[in-house]
Amino acid sequence: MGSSGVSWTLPDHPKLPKGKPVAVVVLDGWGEADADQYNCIHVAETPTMDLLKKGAPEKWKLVKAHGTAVGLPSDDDMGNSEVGHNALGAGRIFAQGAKLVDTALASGKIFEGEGFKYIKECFDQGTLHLIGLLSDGGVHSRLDQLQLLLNGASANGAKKIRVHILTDGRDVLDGTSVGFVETLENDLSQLRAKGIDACIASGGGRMYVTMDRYENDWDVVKRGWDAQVLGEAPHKFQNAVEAVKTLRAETKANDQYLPPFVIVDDSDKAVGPIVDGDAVVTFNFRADRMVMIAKALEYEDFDKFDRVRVPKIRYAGMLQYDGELKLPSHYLVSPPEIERTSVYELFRHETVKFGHVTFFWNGNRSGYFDETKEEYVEIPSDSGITFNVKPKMKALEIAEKARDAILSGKFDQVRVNLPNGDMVGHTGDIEATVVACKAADEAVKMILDAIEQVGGIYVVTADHGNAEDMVKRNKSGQPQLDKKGEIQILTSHTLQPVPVAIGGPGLHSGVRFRNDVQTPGLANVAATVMNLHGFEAPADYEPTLIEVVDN
Ligand SMILES: O=C(O)[C@@H](CO)OP(=O)(O)O
Ligand SMILES: [Mn+2]
Ligand SMILES: [Mn+2]
Repeated sequence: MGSSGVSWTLPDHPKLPKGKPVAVVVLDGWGEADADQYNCIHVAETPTMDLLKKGAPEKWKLVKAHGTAVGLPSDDDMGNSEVGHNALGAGRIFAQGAKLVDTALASGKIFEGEGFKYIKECFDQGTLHLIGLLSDGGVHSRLDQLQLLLNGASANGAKKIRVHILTDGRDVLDGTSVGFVETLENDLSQLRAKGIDACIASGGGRMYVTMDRYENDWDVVKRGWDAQVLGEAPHKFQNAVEAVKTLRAETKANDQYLPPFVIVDDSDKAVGPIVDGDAVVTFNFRADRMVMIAKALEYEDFDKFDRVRVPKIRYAGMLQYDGELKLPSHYLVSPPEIERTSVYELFRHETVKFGHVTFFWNGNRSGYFDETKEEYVEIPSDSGITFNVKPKMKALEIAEKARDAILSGKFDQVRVNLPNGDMVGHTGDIEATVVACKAADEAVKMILDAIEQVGGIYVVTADHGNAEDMVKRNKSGQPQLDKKGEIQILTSHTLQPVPVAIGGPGLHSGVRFRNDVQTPGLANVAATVMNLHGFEAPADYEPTLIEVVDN
């Protein structure tokens, strides 16, 4: 019996047998949308997924992967890997970071909590530094939350504030960084009018500065450390709007990949290095891309790069990012308590998405539940390139590992994340995304063939949309043109539903999708998978998608 009083010993499913190997395949960024030239999944040859779709309605269906169905504040919020895999793994809908932070800010409780009190100790003598993603994308952070944090911190005694921005262009349109920086500059000038010494101190593009994940490339975090902590960067400007405009024009980098810069004063001195006695808050709520910087800021023993100078600071995350490592130890808002997730088994994945089917699936917990029963395999990603250069990524290698794991007979479940549709979709390169989709489809085929050989079962689904729609649309669904009359490429995720397909020789012949589950979503998948392993799901899980009819 767990502490919550719910038994972990799952009852037998009355009709479905145990012992059939189950492959759970998650296509990252693979939604369902109308067919047109901007739907890369439609344009690509995807015979495997096309065939699965023919199984509708009994063996293929669409489920919601965005908004309230995955614990986000509203149905205008697109899905993402964190909330998608959390729902897939946990089988229940938890209020996610975005929503928890909204609530804590709205009630003002955030400013009464332990985390805020901890950093507040520095406000008299030190500077408050806020580091995070500057956009309204709502995947990792939100501008309106930053604004409320700035106002609340100054109302609670912060006298000197430095903001270290990371430009987006991945959850929002490329080029929007300029507008976000202008808005923030305006907010900061209003604070200055109230006598608070507040300004932007450094910046850089999220994919090149700070926001790496799963220890893929520590240089990314080092570039951020140099700019934010040491006040050193290859580019220096006196004004952040000018910095972003100039770097976009001169280096041709997009918002995601802007090089690091620092803001300097008239005598060329950085305006906001982090020094002894300062407070630091990383204001992203989402975990994966904050874990590495959190380690650099918090750990005394740290050898991933030379930090040169390690200031004695009080550091808090917006949330605690890793429940296993308890990292960081101070945080402004408690993360969702995602307990009793559906894990027993094994997965396959690539570094850039390594933690998605492990860390996220397990409720933002790194490490194994039971090392004797699980094996995690990470396929290292290509690093130092944008994924439109190699859109096939490591799909083949991932599929081979998964195939071998299935054929080995050692595992009850093999879980795989195929990142192509998402990672290449984020580059906005339509041709490359088409290649990516085809590669993912081929990988699925290899895994399904292995399941066929061992008499197993497959569940193929996705965590959110991306590759199925690569253009910004107006309300009537037509591509929206910008002032120059050009289409606007959508690098972000979407609000589209995603498929779930079941099958394989091990699937009991009476199994079919029910049609009585109200607004099915990703959280319904966990109970479904448990049934396919021959168990009833815990009573508090979202209902299973399947029923078993006599035939
Ligand atoms: O790359 C990321 O961090 C997000 C988009 O911001 O994508 P995903 O949720 O698919 O990981
Ligand atoms: Mn994803
Ligand atoms: Mn993504």
